[in-house]
Amino acid sequence: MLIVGLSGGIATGKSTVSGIFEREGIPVIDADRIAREIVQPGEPAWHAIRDEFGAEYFDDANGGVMNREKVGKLIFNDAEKRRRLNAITHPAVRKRMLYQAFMHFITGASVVVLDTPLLFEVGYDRILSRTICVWCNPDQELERLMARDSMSEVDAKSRMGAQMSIEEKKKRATILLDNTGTKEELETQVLALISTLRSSWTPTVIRATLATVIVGIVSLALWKIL
Ligand SMILES: Nc1ncnc2c1ncn2[C@@H]1O[C@H](COP(=O)(O)OP(=O)(O)OP(=O)(O)O)[C@@H](O)[C@H]1O
Repeated sequence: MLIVGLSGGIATGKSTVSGIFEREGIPVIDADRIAREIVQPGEPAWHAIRDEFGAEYFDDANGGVMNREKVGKLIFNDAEKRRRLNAITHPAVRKRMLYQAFMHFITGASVVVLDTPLLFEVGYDRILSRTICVWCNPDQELERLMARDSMSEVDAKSRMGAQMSIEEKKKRATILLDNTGTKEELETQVLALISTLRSSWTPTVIRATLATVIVGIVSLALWKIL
């Protein structure tokens, strides 16, 4: 199974791209979605964060939902608390990503997309042979981020400044998707990429099927002879 990493800058179009992959029947493992799932009330990470930081970071009147904004503020300027939170959440996210990848493998997926904003920061690009960086110009990134999240220019610039530079991500990626044009232009690139990924895997699937058939025939013949 081919696992293709998908990353980019904040609001450069990762979700737009992963939506096209999903619509075309290619499973997407969404690290952001998983990061929200593992802190749902009752999950092991939810208990661990509650024990570590206290009940005041949870809305008990609302089923104990974690107050992400409050936790975000707590760790923003405190590297040690951020490290402790990451030590709880990162292994839980990795475990669920691996589980989802395994399930896609046993259900016969040939290509799976791993959508994670921290692909390069965490170093997944060292273990994945194909990595996508979806990029646009910084002024477009700022404009799209402000429009989508109704965010002030100052806040949007501060979020953009906290990430690895898009130039560095472009250098490390093996596939670039240019999102400086329209969404339709982006879609054309993604569809072309999907057909390349599928065709590059078709020969492998055929070889694997042939090998299985040959092994089956040889085993049957040996069984009859012996
Ligand atoms: N080519 C485009 N032209 C105009 N708007 C776009 C284009 N591509 C994406 N957008 C819009 O920009 C915003 C950000 O896109 P998207 O949510 O896909 O980015 P993202 O990289 O997943 O964001 P995040 O980093 O926050 O997860 C969305 O509102 C989306 O509709």
